[in-house]
Amino acid sequence: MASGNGDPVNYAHYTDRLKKPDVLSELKSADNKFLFTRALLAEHGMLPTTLDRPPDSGVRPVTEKWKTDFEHGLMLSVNQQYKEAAKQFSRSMVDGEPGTVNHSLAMINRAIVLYHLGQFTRSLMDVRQAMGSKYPPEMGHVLYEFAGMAESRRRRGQVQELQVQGSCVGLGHFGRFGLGKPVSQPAGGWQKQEHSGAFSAFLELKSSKNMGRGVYTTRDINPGDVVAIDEPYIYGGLQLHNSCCRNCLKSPVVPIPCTKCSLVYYCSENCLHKSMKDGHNLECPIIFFIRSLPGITDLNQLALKWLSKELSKMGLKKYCSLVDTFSKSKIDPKTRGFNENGQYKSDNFLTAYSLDSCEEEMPIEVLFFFNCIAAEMLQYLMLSGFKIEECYLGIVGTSLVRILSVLDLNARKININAPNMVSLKGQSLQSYYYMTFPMAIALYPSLALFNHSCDPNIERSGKLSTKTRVMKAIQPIPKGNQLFFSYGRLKLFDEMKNEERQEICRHNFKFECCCQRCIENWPQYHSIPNGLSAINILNPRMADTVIKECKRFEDFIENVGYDEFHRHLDYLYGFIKLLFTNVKRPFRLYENCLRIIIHAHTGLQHQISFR
Ligand SMILES: C[S@@+](CC[C@H](N)C(=O)[O-])C[C@H]1O[C@@H](n2cnc3c(N)ncnc32)[C@H](O)[C@@H]1O
Repeated sequence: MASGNGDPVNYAHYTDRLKKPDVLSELKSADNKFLFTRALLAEHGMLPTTLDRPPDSGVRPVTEKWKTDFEHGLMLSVNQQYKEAAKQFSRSMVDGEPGTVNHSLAMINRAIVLYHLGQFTRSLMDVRQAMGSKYPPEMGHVLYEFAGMAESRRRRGQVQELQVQGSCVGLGHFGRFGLGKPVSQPAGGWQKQEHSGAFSAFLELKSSKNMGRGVYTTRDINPGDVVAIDEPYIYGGLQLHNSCCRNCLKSPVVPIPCTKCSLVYYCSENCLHKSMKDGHNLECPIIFFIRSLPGITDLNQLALKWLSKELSKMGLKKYCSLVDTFSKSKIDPKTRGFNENGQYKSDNFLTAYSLDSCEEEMPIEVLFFFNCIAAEMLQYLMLSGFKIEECYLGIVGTSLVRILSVLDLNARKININAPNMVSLKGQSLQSYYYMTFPMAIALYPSLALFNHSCDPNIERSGKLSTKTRVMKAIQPIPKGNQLFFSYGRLKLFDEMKNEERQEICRHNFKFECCCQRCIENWPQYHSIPNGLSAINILNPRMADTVIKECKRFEDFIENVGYDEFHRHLDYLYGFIKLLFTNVKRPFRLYENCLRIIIHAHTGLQHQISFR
């Protein structure tokens, strides 16, 4: 089975050994389920008893001397005193024995300052050596990206300063992609949210039998209109790309490791201190152990980060009182997250906590699995010195199970664009082929209210790498209709057969998709008859105009390069609107126009095929 994120999970991890999950369904309250699971794990000696790390745990011993030299080097490089910084990193290379992580961290930082000094060949030598030594594997992609930059500079023989944004290097990848309209104003003004996001004022929540809550519009929406802006309530870098800042998700060239756990990184001292205050002090001693728990480690770590943040902010008693009151309340699911003035409070703990979690419909094996994870996590937390009185154990444990389930269903990956180092046209630096890969995982409380469709009418817009999600309409949405985005990868979705899409929704997202495309069994993209011969005009009076515009669109596809599409968004919005009202779907030119709009919104540069 897969989690809501699509990653495979062995939910039988505990069941195989304990064979008891069925008992859970006989227990009424969530507290009892958790306490039963915890007792069962204890009885079988499966609860952790110590925080001793195995001797070969790979965590580097940080000697005082190494730390002082290394931190001094970082400070010098932040102040752009690159020559001194290079010397300092050379010293800390000596302090950290060759072949150790310390040594390779110092080496890569020396490579960076050498790069700034224009000494690309020496810089590359350091990078290559770091690649061959114990550089943290989860940060390996940073090395490769950096090596590509150094290599291209060396070839060009240019000594140019990089654009430095604070302590982060901006490669300027994203600056090239303009958007159709500025995103500062949604059509119709904002429906105010407490400072973390905003919905358009003309959106409302309604329930339907087959999809539960969903977001509907109370007026016509045009393609290109901004419909919602959201910030994540909680987010964390993926372990695989651990080098992004734990606090702000920037990708620093000089990542500063947490000096206690050495397992998370920051872009600045500021972020390090902020993260400590936001709960890293609680997770720091146990994060190493949480990484070895079964399931999706990124989700487990995010759940711990979320719990640690709330416990640090509110303290145990207030936290327990809040989640306990929530679990006993009979509040209408449609109004959860809204205050008495009808504002959606997306930066509020209970809003995120009360998102759909499908706990009731969850297979008992999965529920048991989450209870086991929660029991192990809390045990680690208590071993680290965090006191949870017996009377609070059930409440905290149950809340952690809910957090895990909410994240499992609603957390989304944040992707970044990165240049694939293969040049498409000879050596031209302008012709890099852009790829997108996941870098972090985040929970967006407002976006979690939108349902899925395999024919979405809204889509994310703007830079992939920013945490802020700006959602724009990609098709006209008449008054009274529901807004949908695609939970899966769109390009693949419209190329799949009905059954394949259904299987993905069932398997990854745990629901039977009831969108129009599925219900009406639309053909796959490639089977939709091509071109004007297949046109089915709804309004005969418009036939001449539609045919003329379709021909113009065919010329547009022939003559405009895919990296130019974003400059023609207004034309594309107009064309899709014309087809929306006058042509029966599915119609190939409509689907093509939709594809172009999506790609122009997201700035993705991979080839779009129209054949
Ligand atoms: C992120 S939530 C969306 C909001 C949710 N409907 C609510 O009531 O809060 C995802 C859940 O909505 C439902 N859902 C979303 N899209 C659906 C679709 N196309 N068909 C059926 N159910 C859908 C499923 O229950 C899914 O687990």
